[in-house]
Amino acid sequence: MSTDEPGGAPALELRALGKTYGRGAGAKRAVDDVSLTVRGGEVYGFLGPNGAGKSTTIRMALGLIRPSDGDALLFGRPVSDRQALRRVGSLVDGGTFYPFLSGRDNLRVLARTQGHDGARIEAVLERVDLARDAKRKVKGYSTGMKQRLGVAAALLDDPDLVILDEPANGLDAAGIQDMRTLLRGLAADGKAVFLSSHLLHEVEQICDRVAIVHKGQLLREATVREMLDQGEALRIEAEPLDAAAAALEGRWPVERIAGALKVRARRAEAPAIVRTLVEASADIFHMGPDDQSLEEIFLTMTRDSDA
Ligand SMILES: Nc1ncnc2c1ncn2[C@@H]1O[C@H](COP(=O)(O)OP(=O)(O)OP(=O)(O)O)[C@@H](O)[C@H]1O
Repeated sequence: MSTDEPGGAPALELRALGKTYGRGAGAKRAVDDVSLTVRGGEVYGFLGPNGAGKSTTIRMALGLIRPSDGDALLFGRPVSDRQALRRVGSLVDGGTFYPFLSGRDNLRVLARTQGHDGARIEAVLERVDLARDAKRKVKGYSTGMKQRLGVAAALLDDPDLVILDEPANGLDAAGIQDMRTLLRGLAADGKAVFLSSHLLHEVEQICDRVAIVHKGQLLREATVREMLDQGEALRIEAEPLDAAAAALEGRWPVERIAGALKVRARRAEAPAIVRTLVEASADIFHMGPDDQSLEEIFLTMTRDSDA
């Protein structure tokens, strides 16, 4: 099920969004020409290193700061539209809670300030797996529990779009696993989830689609599968190595790694590579997968863009 509008408007749409902080010589272009769409039923990862412009983009998507250029649309409407904004739940800056109140009481306070009765508090605590600890004071919560309480707060008004700035921050492996289950569950319910992260490895398994941002610009948008396919490679040990490299270069991207070649190619291309090497009279001693993680692909991509 999808929670997009019948007319097809996506839950979130950024159109050539840009932000410049300050003026004149000290001006800083934090976000530049970012366009993307997030639809109901998907978890969309907005990925980039610190300072890439993720928080600035998220703040513009939530109407917390004004874009210098372009538009952010929620369900096809401007972010200033109250009806549209009511359908959005968010977590920015890890959420702010009263340390001396329990998790449940924090949500009660929040429900009141948001103007609803908090009927969903118990369901939401259950959903983020905090029901058992709901009576405890937040100051005794672990980082993971605070992050989950932040997500609970974002879910209080049963939003159709959930926007989370760095939800995996400060979580250990088990915490990330819990977060993954939680976010995948939201998408399965038809909600759109937009999250930012600099932890690529962690989001690799959470997101359906990812956008890579670097220095305010969107370098690439793709499904996680497409992104990983791009990083598919074969590790080849052959003799003489120079002749093997020369035979392959031009047809495949070839890189030398510690006495072997790393050839960026899909598995299906392996027979053609073997034929090419045999024709070049190179002896093959080993050939196997040498795939890059999303993290490595990201590093290559940002390095290329720096160059
Ligand atoms: N209020 C501001 N005034 C001036 N520059 C800012 C302001 N907020 C952010 N910046 C700058 O804009 C750029 C993008 O910052 P932003 O916080 O959006 O990045 P980010 O990807 O979220 O990184 P981080 O994870 O470190 O917060 C950075 O160079 C930052 O220093």
